[in-house]
Amino acid sequence: MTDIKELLLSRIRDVADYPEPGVMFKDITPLLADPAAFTALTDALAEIAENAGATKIVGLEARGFILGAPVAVRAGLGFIPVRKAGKLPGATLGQAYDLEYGSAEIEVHAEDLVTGDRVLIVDDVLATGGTAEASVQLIRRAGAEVAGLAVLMELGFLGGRTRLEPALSGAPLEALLTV
Ligand SMILES: O=P(O)(O)OC[C@H]1O[C@H](OP(=O)(O)OP(=O)(O)O)[C@H](O)[C@@H]1O
Ligand SMILES: Nc1ncnc2[nH]cnc12
Repeated sequence: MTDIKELLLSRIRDVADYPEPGVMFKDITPLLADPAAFTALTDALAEIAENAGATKIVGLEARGFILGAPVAVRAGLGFIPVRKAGKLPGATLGQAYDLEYGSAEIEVHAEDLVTGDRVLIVDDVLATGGTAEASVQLIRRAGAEVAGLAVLMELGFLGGRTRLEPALSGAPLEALLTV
């Protein structure tokens, strides 16, 4: 494993049975509290954005905001928040989905994404892929193109990649770590 991967992995805390029995929660707060690790993560995700030819970064509430916003600044791109339903004041597009521990609906301001945009989606964890799949659908419905999906960590045993790859239609799915 490379130095950066070891650094990132060492700053992710496993919390058993959170938020419900049977879930091994990947807590990124130790990583966020370490400026060297947070900077290395931001730089690695910004490089993915540049390689993908992205013109905008979409971050998925809430942890995708913490990672996506500095990536957008680092890459010199605009940041578009995809929020849980009911939080955005303007005209929205919405998409319902299921995740490892429940179900939810996400929304984006319809005017924030237009035809010609190439969007990199940024999040912390890819688990079942439900959140990411819903965001791909939202971005496409807005008329934009998905340039790729970049996550800190993929939980391979939950099959998110298999679920997402058809939806991504060849756009890259980059996970810095896979467990
Ligand atoms: O691949 P999936 O099964 O969809 O799960 C992954 C999603 O779950 C977590 O978000 P959560 O909805 O718990 O929200 P949070 O970021 O507000 O904690 C995580 O940050 C991803 O967005
Ligand atoms: N096991 C997990 N840890 C952290 N975030 C998650 N989102 C979905 N599953 C998760």
